[in-house]
Amino acid sequence: KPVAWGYEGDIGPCNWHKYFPKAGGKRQSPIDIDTSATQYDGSFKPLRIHYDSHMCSSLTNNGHTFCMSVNSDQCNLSGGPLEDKYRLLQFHCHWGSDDTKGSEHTVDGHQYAAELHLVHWNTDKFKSADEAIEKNQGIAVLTAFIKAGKEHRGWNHVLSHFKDIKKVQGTSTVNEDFNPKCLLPENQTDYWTYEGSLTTPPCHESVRFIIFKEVVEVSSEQLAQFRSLCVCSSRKRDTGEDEHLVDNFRPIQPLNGRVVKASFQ
Ligand SMILES: NS(=O)(=O)c1ccc(C(=O)N2CCN(Cc3ccccc3)C2)cc1
Ligand SMILES: [Zn+2]
Repeated sequence: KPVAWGYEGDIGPCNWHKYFPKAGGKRQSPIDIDTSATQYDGSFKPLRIHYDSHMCSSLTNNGHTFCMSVNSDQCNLSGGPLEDKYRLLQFHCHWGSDDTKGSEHTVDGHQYAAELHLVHWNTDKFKSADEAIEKNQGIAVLTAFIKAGKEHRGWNHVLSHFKDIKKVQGTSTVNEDFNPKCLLPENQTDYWTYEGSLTTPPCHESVRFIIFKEVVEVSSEQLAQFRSLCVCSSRKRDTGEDEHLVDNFRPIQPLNGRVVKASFQ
């Protein structure tokens, strides 16, 4: 029976380690990026992000976030700090209850309104995503910070399906011509990178994070649509109101001597 976990109360992040021991490990995520302590690494090759558009994907509300699963072997990531080729598995976001918080990583202590994670698994070293997710170098997560600003038309292709996944376990098939590359910032050469973990249980220490410096803007109304998702299909609060899915970000974790590399000076 899977162990319930969440972002508040007894099942919140402070207690994850009781059922998910990796959560108490030495290379956990997210972290604060202290830009005065990052180290420029001139050895990185250009990042290669090749996604195709005609990939059938399905959008699900898993109770912790929305998850756009991708099943195209044409969506690949390599280069940069990566030694191997990685394939896009899914993307999701973390967000807050208002525009002042929501990202998992912070930059010099600044928290953004949301954070996009494009999750890839190492197809050179492993046979399946389920195997890769538990192994060192198994996962690479392309990460972009999101702030409130002008409307992002690319995000509307995802948000237009949210009414179908308002309830937990809701699923919607996305067949339109959508390429998740449009969700990334224009500047894809300036990023920070470090070795960390899944930011949700089981918190496997298998993740190489690649975090773009340039922040993506979406409108406040679009951010509000993230918050329209519900956490529980059945349980109603005593007020009879649905409980909305917000503040699904893990607090920052100790760096434990890790060095965050920068692709730029
Ligand atoms: N926030 S994050 O980017 O760090 C991130 C969070 C979750 C996942 C994810 O797809 N899963 C976490 C475990 N889960 C189930 C699972 C599968 C195999 C083995 C064990 C468990 C799947 C990937 C990245
Ligand atoms: Zn995530």
